Amino acid sequence: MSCPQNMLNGVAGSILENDVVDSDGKRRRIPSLSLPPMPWFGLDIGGTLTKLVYFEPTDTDEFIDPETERLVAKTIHNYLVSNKAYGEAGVRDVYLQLNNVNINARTGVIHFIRFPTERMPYFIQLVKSKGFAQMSSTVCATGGGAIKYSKDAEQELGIQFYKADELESLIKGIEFVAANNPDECFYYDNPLDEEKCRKFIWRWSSARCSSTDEERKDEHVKDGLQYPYVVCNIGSGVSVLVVRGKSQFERASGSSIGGGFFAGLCCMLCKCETFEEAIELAARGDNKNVDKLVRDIYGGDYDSVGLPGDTVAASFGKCCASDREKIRVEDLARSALVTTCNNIGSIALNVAISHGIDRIVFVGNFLRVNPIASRHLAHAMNFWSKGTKKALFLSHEGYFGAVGCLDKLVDVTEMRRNHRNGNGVDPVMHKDS
Ligand SMILES: Nc1ncnc2c1ncn2[C@@H]1O[C@H](COP(=O)(O)OP(=O)(O)O)[C@@H](O)[C@H]1O
Ligand SMILES: CC(C)(COP(=O)(O)O)[C@@H](O)C(=O)NCCC(=O)O
Repeated sequence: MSCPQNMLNGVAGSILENDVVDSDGKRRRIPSLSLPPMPWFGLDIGGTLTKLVYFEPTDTDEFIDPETERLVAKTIHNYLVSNKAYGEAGVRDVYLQLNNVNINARTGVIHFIRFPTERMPYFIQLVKSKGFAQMSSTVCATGGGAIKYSKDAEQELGIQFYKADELESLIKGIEFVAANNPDECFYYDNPLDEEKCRKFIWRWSSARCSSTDEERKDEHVKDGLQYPYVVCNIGSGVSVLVVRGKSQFERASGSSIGGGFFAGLCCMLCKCETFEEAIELAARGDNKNVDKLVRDIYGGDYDSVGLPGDTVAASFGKCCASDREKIRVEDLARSALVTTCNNIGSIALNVAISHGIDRIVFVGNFLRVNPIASRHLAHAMNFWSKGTKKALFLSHEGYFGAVGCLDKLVDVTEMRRNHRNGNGVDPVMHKDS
C-alpha cells in the first residue's frame, strides 16, 4: 500500500527553516528537537493479541549525521523487517505494510506485527537478547498489558512505557490511517447475497450515506474525516465509542460477548486450537441447525412486529432438542459466530440510533480473516435500521491502538523535554503514579 502526503502533520515549512548545507555540499535537514530519536515503535498489549507497529525511516539520508540512525534502522531491519515470522507465534502482516507514510515530518514505512499476549515474557526476553532495548528508552504502549507488563519491561529491559489510553490511541490510529490510506475504509453492498455481494471503497472525506436532514446538520468534515461516527472495537471484549470530533469521544457501551467469547466457545465446543481453525469451521457450518429461528416457532414471519422468519429467535435454541445428535461442530462454530455478531450488532446499532449517528465503523482483530462476521454485521446494520445506518470496515482491523501510540510518541517527547527544562510533569513518571 502506498500513501499520499500526510494530512495530519503537515510541517514542511519548519523543515525548510532547519535546512543546512553539509561539508560535502549536500543540503540536509536538522531533526527537530521535539522529535523522539529512532526507533519509533507503537505497542498495543491487548487481552489476546499484542500489536507492534514499527516506523522504518526511508529519509535518513536527508538528515545531518545520519550514521547513528542508519545503524539503528539496519539492526532492526535485519531482524524485524527481514522476517515474516518470529518464534512460534509472532507474525508480520506484510500485506498491511504502509509505504511512503509521513509521520511527524519524517517519511518511512509502517510495519505491522502481532503475537499472542500470553507470549509477552518470551517477547521481553527476545527484545533483550537482540539488544533492541538499548536503542529505545521510552516506548509508547497501550492496552491493559501496558499496565500489567510495565514493571517487567522496566526491570528486564530498562524501558519505560509511556502508557497511552487504549481508546484514545484507537481513535488517533483510526484517524491517522484513514487519512493516510485512501483505500483503508470499505463497505459491502448486498452483504449476505453470495452472488451479488460487492465490496466498495468508502471515501470517508467526501462520502455521504443516507440520513435524515435533522441528523445531517450535525455532520461536518475535519482533517479529511467526517464526524460524528460510532466505533465498535471487537477485540477480546467489545467497546462502543461515539466520536464527535478530533479528540472528542466517549465510550457509550460495551460487551463481554466479543472475540474472546467466540474463540473460547469454539475451543470448548468444537475442540479447535486456533482462531483461524474456528473461522474455517464456521465457514463450513450452518447455524440454522443450531439456532431456533422465528419460522421454527411461528411457521413463517412474525409479521405484526416485523420479524422475518429467518431471524434467529433463540441462539443455540435447537441444542436442547431430541434430534441434537445431527448437529455438527461446524454448525456450532457458525452459531457461535452468528450469536457473537448479533449481540455486537445490536449494541452498536442502539448506540448509533440513540446518538443519531449514521456511520458505524467496525474494527478489532475479531474481524481478521473473518468476512462472514463483517458481512453479517453489514447486513444487520442495514436491515435493522431500514437502510439509514451504514457499517464501515477498515483494512488495518486490529492495529489502530498501536498506530495511535506511534503518533503519541512526539507528544511524549515534547512533554519530557519541557519537564527536563523545568516545566510540566514527566508523562512517563506521571502516568506511572
Ligand atoms: N491469530 C489470532 N489469535 C487469537 N485471536 C485472534 C487471532 N486472530 C484474530 N483473533 C481474534 O481477535 C480477538 C482479539 O482482537 P484484538 O483486537 O487483538 O483484541 P485485544 O486487544 O483484546 O487482544 C480474539 O479474541 C479473536 O477473536
Ligand atoms: C476491557 C476492555 C476495554 C479491554 O479491551 P480489549 O483488550 O478487549 O480490546 C474490553 O474488553 C471491554 O470493553 N470489555 C467489555 C466490558 C463491558 O462493557 O461489559
